[in-house]
Amino acid sequence: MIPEQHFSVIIVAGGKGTRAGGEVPKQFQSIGGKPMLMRTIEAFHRFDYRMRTVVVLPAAYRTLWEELCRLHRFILPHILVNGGETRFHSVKNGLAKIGEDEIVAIHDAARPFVSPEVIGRCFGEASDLRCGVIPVVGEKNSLRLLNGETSKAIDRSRIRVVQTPQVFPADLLKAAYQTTFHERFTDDASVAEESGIPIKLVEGDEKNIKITTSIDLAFADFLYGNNLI
Ligand SMILES: Nc1ccn([C@@H]2O[C@H](COP(=O)(O)OP(=O)(O)OP(=O)(O)O)[C@@H](O)[C@H]2O)c(=O)n1
Ligand SMILES: C[C@](O)(CO)[C@H](O)COP(=O)(O)O
Repeated sequence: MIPEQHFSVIIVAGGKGTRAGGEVPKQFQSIGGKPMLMRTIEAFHRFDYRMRTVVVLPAAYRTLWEELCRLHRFILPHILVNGGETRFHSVKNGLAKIGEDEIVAIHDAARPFVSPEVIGRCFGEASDLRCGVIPVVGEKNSLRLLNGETSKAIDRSRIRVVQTPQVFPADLLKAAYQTTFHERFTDDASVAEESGIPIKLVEGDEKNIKITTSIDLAFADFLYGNNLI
């Protein structure tokens, strides 16, 4: 699918990476010799080089990012925006750079292995339907629902694990993000559906992992080092 000029992505890289640890937040740490955030930006550029890219960064790490870009001769165009207190606030800051008539994807910098196929499926559906489109995968583990001291097995065939990119007509998402922050807003679909925006699920990808812990970082580096991704 060849997207129109008004397709944009906001890559949220404004987090602290507390669970991953390390000297700098995980999005600046290397996977296969290159900072994770560069790999994530490249994934969208590979899908379509005309994609307008907004990158949300912690204000305190702008200089580091600029140094890394020089060091790695990274020249893919992107607009920098300062991050906020939570992912919700970072997305909201990014949306300020997006026009009402665009179709916008929100993507975690922490998901560098997103494929062109997954990106294409999300944009493809969102441009036709006035709704949000999000990629999901099934759950491989058995699941239990806690109830005080007890727990009960639940039917995993009815569960879907949510990934990014999450794609929306920008006018709808910008309006949804005018709401007050709540902790239940763990992704963009949860914000959007609060405003009554329907959410369509499309097939995600097992490889589109979110790098959250130091184990995930080591695993990602191993996958690159062994040509497994
Ligand atoms: N204030 C924040 C918090 C998170 N994010 C981004 O949202 C994505 C998903 O968040 P997560 O993986 O939880 O990252 P962190 O918040 O950095 O991790 P932690 O909770 O371990 O500190 C990441 O790309 C992260 O950089 C962001 O842009 N702004
Ligand atoms: C947006 C997300 O990646 C979808 O799975 C996820 O909700 C982010 O959660 P986190 O708690 O910020 O890691």
